[in-house]
Amino acid sequence: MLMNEPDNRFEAALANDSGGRKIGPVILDMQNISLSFGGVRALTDISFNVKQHEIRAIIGPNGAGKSSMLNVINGVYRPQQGEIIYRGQHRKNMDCYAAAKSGIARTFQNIALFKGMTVLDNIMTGRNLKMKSNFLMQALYWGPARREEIEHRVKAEEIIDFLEIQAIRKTPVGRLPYGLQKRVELGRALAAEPEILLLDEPMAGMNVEEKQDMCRFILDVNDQFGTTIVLIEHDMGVVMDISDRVVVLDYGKKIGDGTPDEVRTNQDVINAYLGVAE
Ligand SMILES: Nc1ncnc2c1ncn2[C@@H]1O[C@H](COP(=O)(O)OP(=O)(O)OP(=O)(O)O)[C@@H](O)[C@H]1O
Repeated sequence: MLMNEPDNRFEAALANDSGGRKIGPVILDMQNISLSFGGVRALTDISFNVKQHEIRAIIGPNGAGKSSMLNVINGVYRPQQGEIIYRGQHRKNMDCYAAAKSGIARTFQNIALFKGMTVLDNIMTGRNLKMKSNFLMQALYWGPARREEIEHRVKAEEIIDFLEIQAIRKTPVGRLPYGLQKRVELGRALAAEPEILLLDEPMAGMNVEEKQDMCRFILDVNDQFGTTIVLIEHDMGVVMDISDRVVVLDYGKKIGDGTPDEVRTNQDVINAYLGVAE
């Protein structure tokens, strides 16, 4: 789809958005990030920020550096240059464990669930970092560990209700259709009660109906839980409809940043999507 084509497929999902959202101050500031793999420059001097409670999209053609940027945000990749300021703390790079502990959760381009485990158990794995009892206490199922397990199960069940997947809570994930697996993956990320949720192509491979559902859940997560969302998505209709601001990458460089309307009319962005040479 071209950048300036209107798309009303997601009106139904948007109708659920209260419209009363308040965007807060910057909570994540990526400054002059550069990342190379040998001779491949995946990211070159990229700066952008994410404000509390906003839906921030990262878009760009294939190989633009979008997933690399998410991997820098949650500490999978360490940039050679730049600085990351999260909750006022300045860092050269994030660390995966610290990122997860400090409220950054993520879903992946290719579903990363335990296929033989049930929906409920997969969502419970998202609670791991919240668990206080140690392995021995859990194995013996001692009083405090038991109480804790019950609390975590209640939380997991709340997420299952929220995502409307009660009917499949005991089904092994591998038996579910793709769209539902994506929803379970969202559930597992939500189980960590993240402050920032990184979504890597949450609608990839979905049909229109599944996309509408996913769109509605993303908007509801943002609205009801106040979760800040950073999402990579190739479907321009979705991006332009649900994002507050969009950053555009091309060949590892930032070529646009602004509201959907600003980005839609940015000539560099239009050229990148139409494949026009510089
Ligand atoms: N682990 C890695 N090792 C070597 N090169 C990598 C690695 N990860 C990414 N790259 C390279 O960095 C560049 C950016 O890749 P990245 O996956 O971030 O792009 P993308 O915008 O997410 O693409 P897509 O939309 O196709 O997923 C590409 O040239 C890619 O080959």
